[in-house]
Amino acid sequence: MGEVEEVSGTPIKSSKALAPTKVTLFGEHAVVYGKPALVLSIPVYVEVETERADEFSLESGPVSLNKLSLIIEEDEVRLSGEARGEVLRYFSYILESLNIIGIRDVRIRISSPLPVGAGLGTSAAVTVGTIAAASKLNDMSLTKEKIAELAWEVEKRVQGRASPMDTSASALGGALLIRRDGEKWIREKITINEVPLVIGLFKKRWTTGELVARVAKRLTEYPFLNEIIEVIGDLTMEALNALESGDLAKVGELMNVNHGLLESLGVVTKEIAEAVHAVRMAGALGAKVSGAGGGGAVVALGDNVDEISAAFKAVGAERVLVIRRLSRGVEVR
Ligand SMILES: Nc1ncnc2c1ncn2[C@@H]1O[C@H](COP(=O)(O)OP(=O)(O)OP(=O)(O)O)[C@@H](O)[C@H]1O
Ligand SMILES: C[C@@](O)(CCO)CC(=O)[O-]
Ligand SMILES: [Mg+2]
Repeated sequence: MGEVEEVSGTPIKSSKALAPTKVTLFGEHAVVYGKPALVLSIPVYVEVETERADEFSLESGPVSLNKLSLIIEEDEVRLSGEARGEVLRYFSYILESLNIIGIRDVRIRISSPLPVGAGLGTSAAVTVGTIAAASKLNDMSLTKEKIAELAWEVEKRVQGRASPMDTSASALGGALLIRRDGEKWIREKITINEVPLVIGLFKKRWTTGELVARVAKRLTEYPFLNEIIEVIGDLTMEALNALESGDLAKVGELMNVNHGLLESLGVVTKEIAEAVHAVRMAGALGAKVSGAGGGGAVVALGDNVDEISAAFKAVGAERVLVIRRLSRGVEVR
């Protein structure tokens, strides 16, 4: 009789995930209250590398993450160190989520082409990328849906309340309609023709958590403003029809209306308002803030890329991105 051989593969030493960011065409903030939103996953990737290690460590180019230490007490994971508060909060919850799936000591290295906080779902991309890379390192094959779900839990805990929009876009890719049907969230992949987009980046002055709280406060103070939330949902569905039938002029017009409503919710800064008007004057079919606001990204719809880019730069955009295609969601190597 032959020996029973135990066959085990060589453990993986390191893994890498490329997690895309997103641009919100319609419906941010209202989506937190279950209304429909339209989000595009864009091929601007946060790269997360994980490596087996004896202890936890985290490096990220643009942020100072010195002298971090990981504290695990009765399954509660905390990080202490010198990094900016919110970065620590994200990673404490990311680590808690990794701890639940049995991952502890890991070296994490992040490189991002975007500023920390950009209105383009950098928080979701960092979270999705870290969970995807670390799970691969531990030879776990999580589905993209599971990665999206774990990452959404992290966003909810950091922001106080959060929709699954950004984490779904980063994990699943493509163009998504996100909406709630009763208690159930629906993530519907939609097929759209090419939409010519130009994005201007400005400094994001508040975190998404602060902006979501600001909107919640306004809605409590003035409950009739809930109608704005309803209207954003309605215009998102109208915009979906326009997108599917290729009526870009109508899409642009609805982007402008959506921007006005976000302004009335108190999330648009003077710098962003000026940028939106500048690109409209330069011939964009429509323009609005993308993401939580408080600075961040302005998305403009239009083929006249040179004029729109010049208008963004003239009003002080730190960067201009031209988007021609969508991403296919998180990739692990
Ligand atoms: N390069 C990075 N390294 C480490 N953490 C990052 C990096 N980029 C983003 N983050 C995390 O994301 C947080 C910023 O998230 P925030 O939600 O405010 O911006 P955003 O996701 O780009 O915008 P929005 O939510 O409006 O789309 C940071 O505080 C940090 O925790
Ligand atoms: C403002 C918001 O709608 C989008 C942030 O990108 C928050 C969320 O959906 O969790
Ligand atoms: Mg975010």
